Amino acid sequence: MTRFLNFIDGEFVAGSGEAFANHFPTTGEVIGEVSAAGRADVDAAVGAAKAALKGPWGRMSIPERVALLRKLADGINARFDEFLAAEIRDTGKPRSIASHIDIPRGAANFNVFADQILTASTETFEMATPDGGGALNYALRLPRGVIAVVCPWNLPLLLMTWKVAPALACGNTVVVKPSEETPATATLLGEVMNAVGIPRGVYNVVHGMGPGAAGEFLTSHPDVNGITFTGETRTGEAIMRAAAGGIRPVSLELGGKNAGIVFDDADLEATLEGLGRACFANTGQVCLGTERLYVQRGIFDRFVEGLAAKARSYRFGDPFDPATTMGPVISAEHRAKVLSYYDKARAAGATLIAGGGTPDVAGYAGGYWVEPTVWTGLPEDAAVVRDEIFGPCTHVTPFDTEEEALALANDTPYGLATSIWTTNLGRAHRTAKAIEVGIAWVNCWFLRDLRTPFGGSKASGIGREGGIHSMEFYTELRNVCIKL
Ligand SMILES: NC(=O)C1=CN([C@@H]2O[C@H](COP(=O)(O)OP(=O)(O)OC[C@H]3O[C@@H](n4cnc5c(N)ncnc54)[C@H](O)[C@@H]3O)[C@@H](O)[C@H]2O)C=CC1
Ligand SMILES: O=C(O)/C=C/C=C(\O)C(=O)O
Repeated sequence: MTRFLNFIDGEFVAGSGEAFANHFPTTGEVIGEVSAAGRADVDAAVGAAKAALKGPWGRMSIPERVALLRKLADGINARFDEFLAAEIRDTGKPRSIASHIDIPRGAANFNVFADQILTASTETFEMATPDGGGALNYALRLPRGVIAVVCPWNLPLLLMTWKVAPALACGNTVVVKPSEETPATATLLGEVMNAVGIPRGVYNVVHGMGPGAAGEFLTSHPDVNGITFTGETRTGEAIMRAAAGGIRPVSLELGGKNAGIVFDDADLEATLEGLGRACFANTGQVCLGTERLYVQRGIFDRFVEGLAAKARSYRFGDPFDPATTMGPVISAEHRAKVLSYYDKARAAGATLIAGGGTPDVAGYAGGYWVEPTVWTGLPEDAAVVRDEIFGPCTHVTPFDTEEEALALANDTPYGLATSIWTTNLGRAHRTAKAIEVGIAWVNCWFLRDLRTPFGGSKASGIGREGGIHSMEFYTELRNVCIKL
């Protein structure tokens, strides 16, 4: 049984909080014990992070930090199989996903932000002064200080390093609070930090729950200078309230109820391939996933039939087996939530096209399985059409006109992402501009250039990360005005 310790000031330490079990979602078995950080441990982690700003890390030049970031990427790649196994055991996600997305992106994030900090510029302005002389203004890009990084469980290493890498590139120190469901890769990264020579206190990990525990102790800590969070919208609200004390900046990437829009001129095969992934990949546990589809009436029946075939094509089982294409959901609690929506769909009179229940997976009866599911026939105010479910399921509604599709897609408090499918260029531009989201994909889904602004509008978040936008969040700009 693995014991996951906190990582504070360069050392692995047991926390004073109550330890809790770590489950393998594929079997439901307890495979580890997580040592939770108490308030004193969080104080120690934040204290170490604060002290490290004044140590060798704080004095390092950008090229020296960049060299260390590249070593971190190499360090993850050198232990690729260990990271892969750790992520698979925590999440149950298939090897085919974790080895192509989670772990490579976990390493790549360090290289991407190493490149970014080398080219992150600031502005300068010359001005005239009343005495006939002049002055020169230029901005310094300085670290904010100690950054709290609060992470979810769906893409643990990928989303954690997406925040840690730019924070370190900009010269900050971090205290990471991984999801209580997925402690493994953040802990393992502590070993890599030590191995490549990241000074102690620069990267810290505290384990535990959110409210009244490590998450809240960290986000309300007065010595934390900025908070970055990915997760549920209600948690984002709680974190914003905590950040208000002391006026700390937040970057929040929150929930979504993303709409896909399919016009009748779309390439149907490519659309089904893309939206099949958008609906079901990672067992639907991707904030960018598509849980509402609006399909033009002329191709509605063919589309629904094709999507149902995609839903039925998944193979459940051992996540280490390369043939497995769908894993369980993260926990028994989350499965109960997803299945409660399957019940609500039934009660509301949905037409069930595929799935709708739990599969029998031979040899893995204790796993948290749910079937990929497609419904039609519900009104737009049905819970299944309005709420973020975060499962492998989607509801498909027909539409007639572009205006109608946009009105339906925009009728939600959320505004994270969309995936629009059409071969009409004018329509692609028009809909991408009119839909109220942070990320509009056209004829693709989850195609990621890490230099682009990434984040949500409306209740899906505040701020953008990625490329220069991460540099803006993780640095404080100071204007210097020199009288010449
Ligand atoms: N990427 C996303 O958009 C994600 C969305 N979700 C959605 O959220 C639902 C709940 O899943 P959870 O794991 O409970 O998400 P969550 O948003 O509650 O938890 C995410 C992280 O925030 C921490 N946290 C929770 N409450 C906190 C607080 N008051 N202060 C500081 N930290 C806090 C948690 O410990 C965890 O590390 C899911 O059913 C799903 O719908 C879940 C995971 C990722
Ligand atoms: O940065 C990415 O490429 C992926 C982001 C995915 C999420 O933020 C999520 O699912 O929560």
